[in-house]
Amino acid sequence: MYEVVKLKPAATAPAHPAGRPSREQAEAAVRTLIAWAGDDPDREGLIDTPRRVAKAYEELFGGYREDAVKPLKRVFREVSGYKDLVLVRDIAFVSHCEHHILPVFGKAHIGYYPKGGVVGLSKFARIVDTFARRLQTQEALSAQIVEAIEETLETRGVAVMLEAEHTCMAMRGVRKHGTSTVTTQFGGVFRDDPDQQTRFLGLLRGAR
Ligand SMILES: Nc1nc2c(ncn2[C@@H]2O[C@H](COP(=O)(O)OP(=O)(O)OP(=O)(O)O)[C@@H](O)[C@H]2O)c(=O)[nH]1
Ligand SMILES: [Zn+2]
Repeated sequence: MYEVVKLKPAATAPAHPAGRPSREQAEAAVRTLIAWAGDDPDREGLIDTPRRVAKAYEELFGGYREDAVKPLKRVFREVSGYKDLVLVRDIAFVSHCEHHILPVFGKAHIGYYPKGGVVGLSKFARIVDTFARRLQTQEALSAQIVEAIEETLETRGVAVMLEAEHTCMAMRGVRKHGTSTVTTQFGGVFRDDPDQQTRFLGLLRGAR
C-alpha cells in the first residue's frame, strides 16, 4: 500500500491538475474546518486564524515551490583528492505525514563517497528541508533524498537514514508517545556492499 513514489526530485511539485486554489479558497477551507471542529470561526480569537493558517501553510509546505537539486549544483573540486566517506549527522527536520497532515519530527543522517568533488555541507540540510516541507511518508522522503543526490552529484555511493516520530501515532489513533521509526535507503557502493552499510551505521553510532 505504501509504495515508494518515484518523484522527479527536480520537479517543484506533483501539482493538482486544476491548479493551485486561491488564498481566499484556502482560508475558506480553514473556516470550514474550525466550524467542523465545533467552534465559531467568527469569534474574536478565531477571526484571523484562517489567514494565519494559510500563511503557515505557505511556510510549512514551501518545499513544493523549491527545486530540491539546485543546492547541489555548486561543486568544490579542490579538496586535495579527498575521496573517503563524508557523513553529515543529525540534520533535524519537520515534515507532515500525507495521511493525517500532522507533524513528523526527525533527524536525517546522510553519507556519501565523493567522486568528482564535494558539495557544501549545508546543502544536504537544504535538500532534506525541501523534501520535508511537502506531504510525505518517511519512506518516500528517504528515497527522494537519495535519488536527488544520485542524480545530481558524482558519487560512488549515497546512504541516508531517517529517524522520526510521527505525531499522528502519538496524539491520536494508537496514541503511542516516544515511538521512533527508522528508515534507510542506500545507493551505489552502499547498496552493493554490506560492509559499506556496516561502516555507515557504525559511524552513526560512533562517539558524539
Ligand atoms: N508507512 C508509513 N506509514 C505512515 C507514515 N506516516 C503515517 N503512517 C501511517 O499511515 C497509516 C494510515 O492508516 P489508515 O488505516 O489508512 O488510517 P487511520 O485509520 O487514521 O490509521 P490509525 O493511525 O491506525 O488510526 C497509519 O498506520 C499511520 O501510522 C509514514 O511515513 N510511513
Ligand atoms: Zn499520519
